[in-house]
Amino acid sequence: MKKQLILEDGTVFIGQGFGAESNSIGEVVFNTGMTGYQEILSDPSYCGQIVTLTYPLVGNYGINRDDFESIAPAINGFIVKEVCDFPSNWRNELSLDEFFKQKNIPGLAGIDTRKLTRIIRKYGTLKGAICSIEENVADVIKQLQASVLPTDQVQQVSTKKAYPSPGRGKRVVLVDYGMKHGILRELNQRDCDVIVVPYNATAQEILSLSPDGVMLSNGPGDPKDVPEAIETIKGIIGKVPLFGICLGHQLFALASGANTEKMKFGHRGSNHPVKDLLTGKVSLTSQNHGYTVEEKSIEQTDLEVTHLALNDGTIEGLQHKQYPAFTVQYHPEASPGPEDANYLFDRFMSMILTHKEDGAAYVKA
Ligand SMILES: NC(=O)CC[C@H](N)C(=O)O
Repeated sequence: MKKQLILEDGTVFIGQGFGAESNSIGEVVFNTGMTGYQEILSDPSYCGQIVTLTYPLVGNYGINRDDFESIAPAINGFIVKEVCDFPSNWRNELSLDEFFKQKNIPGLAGIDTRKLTRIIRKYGTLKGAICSIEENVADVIKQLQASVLPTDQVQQVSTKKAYPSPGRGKRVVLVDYGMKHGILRELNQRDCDVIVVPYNATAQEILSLSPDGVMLSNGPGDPKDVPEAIETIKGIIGKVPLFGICLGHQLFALASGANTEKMKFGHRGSNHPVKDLLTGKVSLTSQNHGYTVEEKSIEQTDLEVTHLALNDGTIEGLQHKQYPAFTVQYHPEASPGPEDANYLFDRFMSMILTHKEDGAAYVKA
């Protein structure tokens, strides 16, 4: 089945469809990771986006039971150079084609994904459509140019109801903006008694669960589209130790009076070097974000920069000057990618312990 990718700038790629036969529209973004396609396609932070991978052969170890980062993928499409029809691995259960048919998501193979990536790098992320070869290109371009990107992705992927993931250790309330399961796994590995709450839980609802710490998850879209989450975080800062990842980091920055802005084409991949300014150590990190905290907006806040991206100097980590609260723009839970930054979960646990011993001052503040 021949299908085409049409970009809003008029570029057309013709390839072979796989997965669902449906047409779809979305912001086209690229990920440079060489492994971990199952975690990428099931990461809720890609909600509504069409994801392309720069690595040329995808699907060769199939889809397995273990590597999902969410129950159902939220992407609008998946574009690869070559898709593997006969995966081979002891964990393999489905091919990408079978999986995307089940999930009703269109895939496109056989196009030059490196050329597509160079276009995105040059012009910035673009809206695109995966559609049948029969569609009229000029009509689709008009439709793309008139289309508006969604703003309700967090609402779409967040849990509707709070639920527990019990443990006998410290109680952590995990706010789900579109959480990757890896975050929950890391907390559970540290014996945490986790309660996952929806994105719009209020500060009062969260504090009434008597948390020892609050974790703000990753999630899709523009952080400014979730003002209720910003209000909630304002009500938590200083009351309980806080750790945020990716969208959680951006929301924490906004709640602290900083600003966020859209990047040209973002950071998506598994080998982004980040320097921890507190230890001088460089970690290779897993990343997936299209927004960033604006550097000059930090001056007007009580925040300080703790981590920097070595590729482009953008902010990768923040901490509060008075309160036990820190956040990172990248993914210490990896899934996929290197686990260099895993120590940040331990930093969060020690922050909780220190705060418990000597925390009264924070609570009163
Ligand atoms: N992975 C994330 O949490 C991404 C955060 C935000 N949606 C961005 O694109 O910047």
